[in-house]
Amino acid sequence: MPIIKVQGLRKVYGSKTVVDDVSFTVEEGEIFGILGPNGAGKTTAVECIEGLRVPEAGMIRVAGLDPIRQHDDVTRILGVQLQESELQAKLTVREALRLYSALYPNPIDWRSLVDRMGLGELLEQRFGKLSGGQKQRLFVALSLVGSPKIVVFDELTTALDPRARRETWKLVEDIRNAGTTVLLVTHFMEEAEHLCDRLAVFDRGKIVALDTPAGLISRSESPIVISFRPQEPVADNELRDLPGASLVSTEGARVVINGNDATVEAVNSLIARKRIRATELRIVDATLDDAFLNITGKADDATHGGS
Ligand SMILES: Nc1ncnc2c1ncn2[C@@H]1O[C@H](COP(=O)(O)OP(=O)(O)OP(=O)(O)O)[C@@H](O)[C@H]1O
Repeated sequence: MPIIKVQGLRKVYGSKTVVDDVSFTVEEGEIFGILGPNGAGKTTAVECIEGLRVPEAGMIRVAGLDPIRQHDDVTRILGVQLQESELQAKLTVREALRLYSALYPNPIDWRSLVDRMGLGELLEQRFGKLSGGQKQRLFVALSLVGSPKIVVFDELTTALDPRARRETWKLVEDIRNAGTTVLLVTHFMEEAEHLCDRLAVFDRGKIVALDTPAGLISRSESPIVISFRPQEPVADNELRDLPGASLVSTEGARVVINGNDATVEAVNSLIARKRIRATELRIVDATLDDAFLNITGKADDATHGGS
């Protein structure tokens, strides 16, 4: 049985439907990602799962519980790190951990989280003096104090530098390896690709794709990125007309084409036929970034009456 089940979820603000007939399930022990552009409805959907918003339609179950009618029970098994969390600046790390422990009926010993989250040196440090990465480590620890079955991280690493982001990824993996299910809302493709077992791609309130990161990339019509540096300019239309070419761009003097196997063949024959002197020819697999543009681009086309 899935640990989270969402069926036909709809949330409306005023006249705007911000979550529109969304359905998905999360299995126990998964890192499940919710990915999408700004305003796509990711946070709203997650807040419905947490029981913080009342949906207009749909059914949600968290470990079999209804987040609205059984809100207190859901709170006991769900650890939440909110998107914009703040604590009083004068509170120390130790005080924050003690305070949060007191809020739960069966907290784990917060001292066990101190080493796990690398907070040992920071116990007497005041919240206001912590760096962005240190604050996030504390928020992760606070979300785990109640010994949750599921944790929800919303934009956990947005404010972090690349090193702190990677350290936080390691924490998320450790949390899952310890048996906790993770629901992760993120903007970062690399983060989603690295961490998530499965991903739901949100766009304008709807799920436009749901798969493993590798599945999303391979389902894309352009799973290959071809790039080269021509010694003389190549006409744009010659590149755009290549079979399977979906995105063509020039980055400085480098031509970049997203396409498929047929595109690779066509690029090779174009170079030979036109005697283009091309250096630094590279053929690499597309990333989730490319797949995302492809998927959400298609949703744009559909909305605007394209193919
Ligand atoms: N309380 C509210 N009242 C009215 N509109 C809201 C409210 N909360 C969110 N919205 C609107 O609902 C839409 C979806 O917002 P939501 O925060 O769920 O998106 P998101 O995908 O999480 O975006 P982001 O990545 O920017 O956090 C946005 O247009 C937002 O302005």
